[in-house]
Amino acid sequence: MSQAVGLVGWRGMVGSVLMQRMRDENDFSLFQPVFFSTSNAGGAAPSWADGAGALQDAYDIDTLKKLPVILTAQGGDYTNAVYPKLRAAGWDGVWIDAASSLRMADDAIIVLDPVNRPVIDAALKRGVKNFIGGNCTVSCMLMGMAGLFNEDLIDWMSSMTYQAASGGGAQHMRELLTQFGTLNAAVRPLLDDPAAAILEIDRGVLTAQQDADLAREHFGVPLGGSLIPWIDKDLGNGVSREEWKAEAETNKILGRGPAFGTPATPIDGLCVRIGAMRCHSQALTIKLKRNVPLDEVADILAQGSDWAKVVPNEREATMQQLTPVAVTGTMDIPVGRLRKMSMGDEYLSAFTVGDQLLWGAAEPLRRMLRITLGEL
Ligand SMILES: NC(=O)C1=CN([C@@H]2O[C@H](COP(=O)(O)OP(=O)(O)OC[C@H]3O[C@@H](n4cnc5c(N)ncnc54)[C@H](OP(=O)(O)O)[C@@H]3O)[C@@H](O)[C@H]2O)C=CC1
Ligand SMILES: N[C@@H](CC(=O)OP(=O)(O)O)C(=O)O
Repeated sequence: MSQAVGLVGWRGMVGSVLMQRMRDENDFSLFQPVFFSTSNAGGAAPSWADGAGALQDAYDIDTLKKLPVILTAQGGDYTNAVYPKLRAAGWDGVWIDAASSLRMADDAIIVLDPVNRPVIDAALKRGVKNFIGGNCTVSCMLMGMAGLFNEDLIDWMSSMTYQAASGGGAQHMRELLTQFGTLNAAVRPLLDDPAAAILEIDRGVLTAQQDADLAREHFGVPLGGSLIPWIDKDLGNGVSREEWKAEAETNKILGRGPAFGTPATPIDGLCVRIGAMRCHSQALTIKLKRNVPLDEVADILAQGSDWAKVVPNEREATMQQLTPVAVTGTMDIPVGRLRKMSMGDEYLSAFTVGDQLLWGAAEPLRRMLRITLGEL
């Protein structure tokens, strides 16, 4: 009889992508799923899960306690409410989580096994039980840049992000599309008239964007036809929490920094929300530790992970392969715009794109579950 695994948050946006990947990879043949719900205990398990019992109450500590492994994509509020009670009740199982709540805890590992498998294996050996998925921007960046980090070639890095609406959640994606629809409708007759003046169309769009009735409950401001150069909380020192994660999480994932007795790699930049659907993109400025020829950089990146794909730094290849539309729904992490910058031979530019619901959220958790079950 295979091990039981509790699944919480399986019907949310991250959870749905996770369930699909697990079905695609036949992961459900490896364990007995027990599905939980915060809203519908006693309801039916998903129709595709043959033989799974009724939904269990995701707040019932006694039921959760019986499971050797729990995987949750329910969110940080759920983790904060349930996880401490579960441990306080003596639960000694493995907790695999998409939320950021426990990421920086001393007894938690941030999982991205194609990049930090040795860190994960060492943690499992010493009995660590908490394995948390990384921030989507950080995970997607590392999946692309793993080669240069592995070769210890990065002196410092600046990352300027272009983050999709999905990072905020399903409601944010809907709001973005609603905004686009409203803007289009506002100028539709003018768009249909080839003789209409473009500045009149532009004025019409701005009027609709500035209209207090434009849907903005989730983003707070218009995103359609605009951008928002702030993501997550204000840390009060000019840095957004999303920006802070870049250096903090990257170094923790790689097992670097004072906590590991090594210097941390400085990483900083600005995080910007744009009107893409579910792929995060980032423009990177990298100060290399030495002058590495560009063809060597490309080889190192291509070998860094099975999913990193180097895109030639040419117009057509870039336009076809290095965009959110090209990458959405795929496991590929293309890396392109590789060139030396005018500041000197040790300064490298790069641009990378990743599906923030796949490598940015679901995939590292799915793989950690397999590692826990001894199947990866
Ligand atoms: N969005 C992202 O890009 C990323 C998110 N994460 C983490 O994952 C967590 C979950 O995020 P996300 O998946 O976007 O959250 P969702 O809001 O899509 O889902 C969270 C929960 O909401 C409940 N829910 C209520 N109404 C619905 C509905 N109509 N459809 C589906 N679920 C519903 C479900 O719980 P129930 O079945 O119990 O009612 C579900 O598990 C985040 O809080 C974050 O911590 C991590 C990385 C990236
Ligand atoms: N903050 C990310 C999404 C996310 O959920 O991040 P985290 O898992 O670090 O809270 C974004 O908005 O794009």
